[in-house]
Amino acid sequence: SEKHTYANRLRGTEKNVWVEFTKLASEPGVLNLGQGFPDFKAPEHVVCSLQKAISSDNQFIHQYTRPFGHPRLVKALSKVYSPLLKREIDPMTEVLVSVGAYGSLFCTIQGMVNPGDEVIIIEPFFDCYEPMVRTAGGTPVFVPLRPSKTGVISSSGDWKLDAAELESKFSQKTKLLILNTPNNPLGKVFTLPELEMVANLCKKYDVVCVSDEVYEWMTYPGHQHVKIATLPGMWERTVTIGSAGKTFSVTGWKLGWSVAPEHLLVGPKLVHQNCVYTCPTPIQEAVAEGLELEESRRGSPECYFTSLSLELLPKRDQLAKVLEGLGMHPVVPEGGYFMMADISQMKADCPGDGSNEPKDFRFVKWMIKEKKLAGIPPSAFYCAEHKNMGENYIRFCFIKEDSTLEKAGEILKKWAAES
Ligand SMILES: Cc1ncc(COP(=O)(O)O)c(CNOCC(=O)O)c1O
Repeated sequence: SEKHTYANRLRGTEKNVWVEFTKLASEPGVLNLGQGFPDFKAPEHVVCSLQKAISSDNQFIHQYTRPFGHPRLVKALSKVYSPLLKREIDPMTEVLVSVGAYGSLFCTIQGMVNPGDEVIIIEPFFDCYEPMVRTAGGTPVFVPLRPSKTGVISSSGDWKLDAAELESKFSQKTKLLILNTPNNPLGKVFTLPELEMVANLCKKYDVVCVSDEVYEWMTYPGHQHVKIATLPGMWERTVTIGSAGKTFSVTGWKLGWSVAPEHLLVGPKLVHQNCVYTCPTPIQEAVAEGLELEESRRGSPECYFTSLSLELLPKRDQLAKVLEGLGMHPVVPEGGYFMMADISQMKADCPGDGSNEPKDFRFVKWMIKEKKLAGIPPSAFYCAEHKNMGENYIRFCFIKEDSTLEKAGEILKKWAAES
């Protein structure tokens, strides 16, 4: 009966690009350059840490642990982030561990947004930001990064915010601004001047910055990740979010965290204690050990915080070369492990405009079915009014085996030859 339908606050959040495209990409024989996870083994030492945690003779490893974060983990997070945030992070009051960065985002948005509050979202954005804001009763306000050049190979750094346009989105109702650097799907690493522009507006309009930094360790030569919380006057108004899944390439572990001043974690902790209460103890123990090891060897070539981006660099450059060779003008990322490519040259007789789906959705569905190659349609990372900004692109993930990327290149080359 009507009484048994789903809650009204969920209206409009029915479509989810991951639910739709992971299903399509899981069809037999499809080469998956879609969702962001590696198709190679996780780092050996991290897997060993979990095996050790599971077989530990400390029987409490299999029981509830501290609600806001397993003591060993929050201490390890404080050791890793104190130097990066240039201040002593209190593990007991300034860290909240959650179910992935998704969980951190959910607890932060649900914990801080009142009905009618506005939340500025910079496009293209990681799609969950919009439904999380809307289900909290908030009003998302979108501002796009605009490419300074198209139709040629470019860099994610060529996509910029217009200062006046950005400021025009702020109002007395603005509660949060969600920043994602390195950005998904572009791979843009926000520069210090760009972060100063964002920081100055957050201070001017008294706005809290939610800084999604899950790709913080993945920047390429010449590009430094800057934590906006380290800018003057920003620590007290920033929630910095990280992900064990992305840090250690174990996206199935679903563990994330928020690092922020105590007063900004009050709401998120209230949400957390009543929806998840605490995260898996064995996973937290393993991530703690992983962080301790990386911290102990930071700066050395074995440190995973640096070795992963060195492993990804040739993959990025090789994929960019193949795409450019086919006239798919890649947007070469400065960070992260996704690459946007221009699909306007590619011939695809995908179903006509009958369906009200954006062109890239139809294109990618056709490509998966006819070419057995999966990507993600970037219009999913834009608001309804701005879908056209994403529909001439496709997002490819390149944290994949070289053989996977080579096979993808073969499929694309063959296709381009027919186009
Ligand atoms: C910017 C951003 N924030 C948060 C998250 C979520 O992180 P976690 O997996 O730790 O919940 C992700 C994970 N994205 O993976 C899907 C994809 O883009 O292919 C992310 O990209």
